[in-house]
Amino acid sequence: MTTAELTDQPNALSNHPRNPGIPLDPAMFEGRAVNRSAAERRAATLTTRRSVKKTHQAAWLVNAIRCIDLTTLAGDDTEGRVQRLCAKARQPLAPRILDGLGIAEMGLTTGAVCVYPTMVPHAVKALRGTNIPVASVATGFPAGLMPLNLRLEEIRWTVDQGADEIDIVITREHVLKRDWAALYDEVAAMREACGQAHLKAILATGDIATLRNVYAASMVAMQAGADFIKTSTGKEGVNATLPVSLTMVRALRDYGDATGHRVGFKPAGGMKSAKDALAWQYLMKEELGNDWLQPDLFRLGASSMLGDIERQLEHHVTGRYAAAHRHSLA
Ligand SMILES: O=C[C@H](O)COP(=O)(O)O
Repeated sequence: MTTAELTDQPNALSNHPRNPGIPLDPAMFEGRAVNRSAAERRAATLTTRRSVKKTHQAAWLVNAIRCIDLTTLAGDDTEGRVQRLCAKARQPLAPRILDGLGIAEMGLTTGAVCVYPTMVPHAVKALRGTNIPVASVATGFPAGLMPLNLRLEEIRWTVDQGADEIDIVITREHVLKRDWAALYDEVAAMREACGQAHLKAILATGDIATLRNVYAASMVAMQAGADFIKTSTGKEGVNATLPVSLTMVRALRDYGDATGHRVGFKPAGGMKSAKDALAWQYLMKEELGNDWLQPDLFRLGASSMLGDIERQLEHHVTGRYAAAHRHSLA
């Protein structure tokens, strides 16, 4: 991938048909073992073996920006912070870097902005006139331990405020008890409450013990109609990892092969470096191909990755690193 190839790419959600879901089908995942050490070995090759030419690396980093869900999910979030985040989403790189890369005309933005429900109206206002979707967490994020009717109401309220995408959390207990019907019904009801808004199902993989559970929960969420499956809230002890991501991506591929429906993937939580942005893109390219390097099927959920990407791109353009204070926050 080169920076020239990037200029034709769309920023907004594309129009490929949504995953409509299918009836619950445990035969697609029951008895399916996942070999952890094989997954770890395969994941390790993504960071050690693969190398991309320097000029191409810049394009991969720009592509990562197109796919970032630029996130703030903090207890002290304010309208002002959300406005600053949205300004960064609209213009993720300083003009001197865009010029240096030759992509000033590209209209580069992040994939979305992701906030808490009460911040949605601020984000909607700050992003007016752009194609940048507003994503919101909901359903009692991050633990989800609220009565289902309140979680569904939270989704409807948030969509009503203008959210385009809803990042829901699943009930981890359903997975730990392997109660797949309960998990399916919950996600299907959430999908219905989302209406036109896209649903990203956060599996909180750090809480669900085994890769076998990760595979099964991925499959159930997709069967229930999730538009995306997402690793983590950013609040678990262990968040996005490559072996877990590999397991989810394989589930996604198997679901696509069996049904013909395309589902997106969003690793999230704890990813902070340009190196992380590259590793997850290599995973997508090698396992699923170029379609999954587009923001309609791939997002990087991160609150503090863009700063390092900007630093690396500035280095690419100027040959030196700027002091951290020269880059705006995020
Ligand atoms: O969905 C996105 C995550 O909450 C972001 O997590 P992070 O703050 O560790 O980047």
